[in-house]
Amino acid sequence: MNHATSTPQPTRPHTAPSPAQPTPRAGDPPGPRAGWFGLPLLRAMRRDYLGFVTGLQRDHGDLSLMRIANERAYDLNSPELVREALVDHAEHLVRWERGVAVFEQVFGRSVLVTEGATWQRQRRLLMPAFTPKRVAGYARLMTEAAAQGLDQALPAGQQQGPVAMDALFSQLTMDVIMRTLFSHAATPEEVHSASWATQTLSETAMREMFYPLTLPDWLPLPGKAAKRRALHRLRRLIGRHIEARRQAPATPEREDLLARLLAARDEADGAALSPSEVFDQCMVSFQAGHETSATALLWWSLLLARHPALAQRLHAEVDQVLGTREPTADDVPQLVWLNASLKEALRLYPPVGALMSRRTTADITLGGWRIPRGALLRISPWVLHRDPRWFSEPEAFRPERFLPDAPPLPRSAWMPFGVGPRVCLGQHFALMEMGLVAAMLLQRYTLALGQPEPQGLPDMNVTLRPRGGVCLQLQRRQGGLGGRVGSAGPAARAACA
Ligand code: HEM
Repeated sequence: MNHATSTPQPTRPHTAPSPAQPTPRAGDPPGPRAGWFGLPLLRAMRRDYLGFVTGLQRDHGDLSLMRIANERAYDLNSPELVREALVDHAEHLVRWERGVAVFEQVFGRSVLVTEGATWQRQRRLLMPAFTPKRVAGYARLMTEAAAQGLDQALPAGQQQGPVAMDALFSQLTMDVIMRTLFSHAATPEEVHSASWATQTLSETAMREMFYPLTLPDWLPLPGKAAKRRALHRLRRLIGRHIEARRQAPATPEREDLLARLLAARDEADGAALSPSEVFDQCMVSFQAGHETSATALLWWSLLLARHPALAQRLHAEVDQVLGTREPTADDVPQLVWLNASLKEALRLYPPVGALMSRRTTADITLGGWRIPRGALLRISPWVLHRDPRWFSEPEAFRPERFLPDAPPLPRSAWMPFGVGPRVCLGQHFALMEMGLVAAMLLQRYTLALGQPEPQGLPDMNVTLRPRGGVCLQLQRRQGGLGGRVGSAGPAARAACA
C-alpha cells in the first residue's frame, strides 16, 4: 500500500507545533467562539457538518478546540496529530460514549464498541478470520455473488439502460457478506428486507448520535417504530442463519466467516466466543461489512463515469490481465490502475467521512498542547484527505497518486480505514471485495452519466453517500462478458427512480 513514509514539508501555516515539544504549551489551542452554550456551533454542524469541520482547519489550524456546554472537543487535522493520538496514546483513549450507545443498540457488545480486556480478547479471536491470507480464501464466494448481481444488472436482451448503482451495489455487497458469512446466497426477500432495515438504522443512528441521550425505543417518538422493526428484521435474519448452522453440525468443513467465528479459540485460555458474542460479531460484520463497501463502490462508479479516459485505461488493464476469465485473489494486485482508482475514490469520498471520535481517559499531550482527561477528540478523514499539503489539487480525481511508483505520502494522510490498534478489522476484506467487484463490472459494462446527471453531493449519514443516489447508463461490452445473463438470483433489478 502506498500511503506511508516521509513527511513532506508543509506548504502553508501550521498552527500545531512539533509533537516533539517537551513541555506542554500554556493555555488552549485556538478555536471558534462558542456563543451561548455552544448552540450556534451545534447548529452550524447540523447544517453542514463537512463544511464546518473543513472551516475549523482553515480558520484555526491543525489542532483546534471547540467548547460546547461542558464539552471540550478537539479537532485533529494533520497526519502527525492523528498518529500521535490514535497510535501513541491509544491506551488513553476510548470510543465516544454517544457513538457507543447508539451502535451498541444495533451491534450489541461487539468488537466495534467494547473496550479494554473484552475488546482485546474479541479482536484477538476475530483477527485470524480477516488476515489477507484468509480473505483470499473468500474470493470465490465474492466472485459468485458479483457474477450473479452484475449479470442481472440489465434485463436479458437489453444492450444498455439506466441502472440505480446504489441499489445494485447494496444488493451485491449484501449478497457478498451473506455468502462469506454463511455460505448462503441472499434471497430477494432477504435483500429487500435487510436493505430497508440497514438504511433505516443508518438514518436513525445519525439522528440519535446528536441527541444528548438515547431515549428508550418503546417510546412513541418519530422513527422509533421503524427502528424497532428494522432491528427485529436484521436480528431475525442473522439468528436464522446461525441457528441453521447449529442444526446442521454434520455439514462438511466450511470456509465461511461463521465457521471461523465458531472455531475461534483464545490462545490465552482456549475459550470460544459465547453464543451472544458470535451473534453480535455476525451483526457487525453484516452491517459494517456491506454498507461501507457499497458506498465506496458507488462513489468509484460515479467518478469513473465522469472520467471516461480513465475508464478506458481500466478496461484495457482488466482485458489484458483477465480477458474474460473470472478474477481470483491473485489477480487483484496485478490491477494496479484499478486499485489506484479505488484508493483515490476512498480518498475523495471516505465512507466513514467524519465520525471518528475518542474520549481521553488521562491527561495527554498532542502537538505540544496539554489535552485534559475527559476531552473529546475528533478526526475527519474528509478534511485530512483534502489537504493540499499532501494531495495537490485535492478536489481532482487523480488515481496516479496511488500507483506503486508514485511519491510516498506521509503516514496516515490516507486513512479511510482508520489508524492504530482500532483500525478497521475488515480492511483487507473490503479492498479484496472492491477489487473483484470493480474488475468484474468493467469486464461486462461501460459506464456513462445518465440524464439527469447525478449531482454527487455528499450526504453525511453514518456513511457518506451521494445525495439523491447515482443513476448511471450501463452498456454491455462487445466480445467480453457483456452478453452474459445471470440465472434467477438475489439481485432485484436496480431501476432508476
Ligand atoms: C470500504 C469499506 C470499509 C471502510 C471504509 C471501513 C472503515 C472503518 C473505519 C473508519 C473504522 C473505525 C476505525 C476507528 O474508529 O479507528 C472501522 C472499524 C471497523 N470495521 Fe470497517 N470499513 C470497511 C469495511 C469493513 C468490512 C468489510 C468489515 C467486516 C466484514 C468491517 C468491520 C469493521 C469492524 C469490526 C470495525 C471495528 C474495529 C475495532 O473497533 O476494533 N469494515 N471500519
